[in-house]
Amino acid sequence: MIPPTHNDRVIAPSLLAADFSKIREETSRAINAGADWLHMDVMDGHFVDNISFGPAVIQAVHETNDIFLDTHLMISRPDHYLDRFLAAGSDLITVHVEAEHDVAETLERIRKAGRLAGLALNPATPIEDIKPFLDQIDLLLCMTVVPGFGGQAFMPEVLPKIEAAAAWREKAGLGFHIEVDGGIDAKTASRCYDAGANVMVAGSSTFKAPDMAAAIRDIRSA
Ligand SMILES: O=C(CO)[C@H](O)[C@H](O)COP(=O)(O)O
Ligand SMILES: [Fe+2]
Repeated sequence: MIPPTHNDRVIAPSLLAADFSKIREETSRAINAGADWLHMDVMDGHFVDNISFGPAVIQAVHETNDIFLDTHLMISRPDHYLDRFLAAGSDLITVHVEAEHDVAETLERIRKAGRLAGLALNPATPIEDIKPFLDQIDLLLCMTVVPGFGGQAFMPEVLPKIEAAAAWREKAGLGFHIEVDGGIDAKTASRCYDAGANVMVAGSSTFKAPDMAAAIRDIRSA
């Protein structure tokens, strides 16, 4: 498979919105519906006020199919747990700039392991905070909700940060993806594409849709 560039649209359903009593079937449902990546939300109950799942679930999904695993670590010490998420089979690991770690060092470790490195920022975090790391990332994740829970409303005030990041990317001749996560459906995706994002994480609007394939198609063509 040719890896996507930042000019390609990528749809990443979030497993957080799936039925956890049948993860294998839910993963297959997403793949058959046209998902490009599967977004894996890891929450530690400390960095965010919710607990989801850890490396064992990622490994189980990795061992049962080939889909690209986009792991979003909403945890306070990503450096401490990094090796376990690499061993579990994540293809891309995104860490938060607000977490307690040496950001440059964590990003370097992800790339050294031969995986893609992502850096996330919360809606309240100024975009300037990620500027020192731009040449070390394969993906920038602009959170479009306060992280912790699926099913929240999209925050349009994040759009100018996406525009700023896309402008910096252009000026520096870099190629990182810009991903958005939280409240994404066909309507909000359209605004994010216009701002310069290309990777759409969508939980509720895909897994909970009556027709998942149609939902993914609509987000792709928004
Ligand atoms: O990182 C996340 C929450 O912290 C999830 O990826 C996000 O909320 C997706 O869910 P939805 O599409 O339902 O908003
Ligand atoms: Fe996420």
